Amino acid sequence: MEASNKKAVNRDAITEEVAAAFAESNERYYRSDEVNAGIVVGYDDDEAYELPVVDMGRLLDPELAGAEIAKLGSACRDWGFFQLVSDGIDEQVVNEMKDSTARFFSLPLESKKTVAVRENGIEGFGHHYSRVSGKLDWAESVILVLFLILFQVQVAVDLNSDALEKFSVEMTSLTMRIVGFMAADLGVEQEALVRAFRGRRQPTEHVVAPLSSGPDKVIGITPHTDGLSLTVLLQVDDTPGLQIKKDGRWFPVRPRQGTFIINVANILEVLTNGAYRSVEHRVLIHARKSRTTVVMFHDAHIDGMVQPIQEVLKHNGAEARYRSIEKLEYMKGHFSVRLDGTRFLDSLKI
Ligand SMILES: O=C(O)CCC(=O)C(=O)O
Ligand SMILES: [Fe+2]
Repeated sequence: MEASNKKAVNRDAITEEVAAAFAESNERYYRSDEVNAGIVVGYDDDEAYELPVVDMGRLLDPELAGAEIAKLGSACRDWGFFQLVSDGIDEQVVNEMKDSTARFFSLPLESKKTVAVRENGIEGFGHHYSRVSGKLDWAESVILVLFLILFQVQVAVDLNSDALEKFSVEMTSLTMRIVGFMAADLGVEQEALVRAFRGRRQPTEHVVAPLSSGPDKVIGITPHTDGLSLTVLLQVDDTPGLQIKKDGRWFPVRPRQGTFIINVANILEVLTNGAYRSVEHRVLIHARKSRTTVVMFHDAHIDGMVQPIQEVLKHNGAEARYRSIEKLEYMKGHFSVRLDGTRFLDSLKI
């Protein structure tokens, strides 16, 4: 079958040739029409908007928890995104992660290429993949599925695996807490949702969108929704660039020191039977500053299946709005190139 011969993932290694193109710009990246597609809501517009900020301290305070859980829930329903203030996270762990990431990207190309992505692979250093657009994203990244090539990376390029491991532990416990509060918002036992997340693999991506002389011509990260369940993002610097689609317009996210950006990904939309939304987002380039982020994609499934949680259906007295699918089939579908631009997720809707 022809389709099965197609590259499932288009994540080309960064070659000398492409690195030179990064520096000078070329038409493999140029797509002004896409950059300018859609209305961007300006910071100074009259219409006040603010991405909801959820405070872990308030979630943990019995007197304030009710209101804060409601805020978390409405953020996930209306925006699919929120910013999280989390004072409980070890600052040193976060700072080491930021330093390690910045150090990695500042290494000479030849060092980074020692962990280059392999043909048709995902892990390693290369382009941020652009699955649909014929153009390349103006971003390089290193993807690690934790605990698989960590050791190799440490030896080869000094990405501080100790920092990453500690960070991963912090982010996992943060995620479990958030998911527990989501369960409360959805009106089900914590365990009903938490068990879907427990012990799953945790792909991690460090992304840098370098400076560009033509920020209005290139896109850092092509519009997409995230394929796994919950995404936790740490911004290494304070460069703006992330934009979220809401009611047909792009809303730029203001970076806030000391917060994480959390978003609902496709599987969580299914688990919640569509109550929480996986929302399209993209990254544009800044004219004077590069932008670096550390992104953790938390996976989830129910005994190998992607499907609405029974308890959620029961709580709402609702029918499933997504058909059940095996996790492996789901991943194949997610990575398949959909030339009509639709999401695989939408094909699961009943
Ligand atoms: O770097 C960002 O702000 C967004 C990254 C992102 O959307 C992704 O890696 O899926
Ligand atoms: Fe994303």
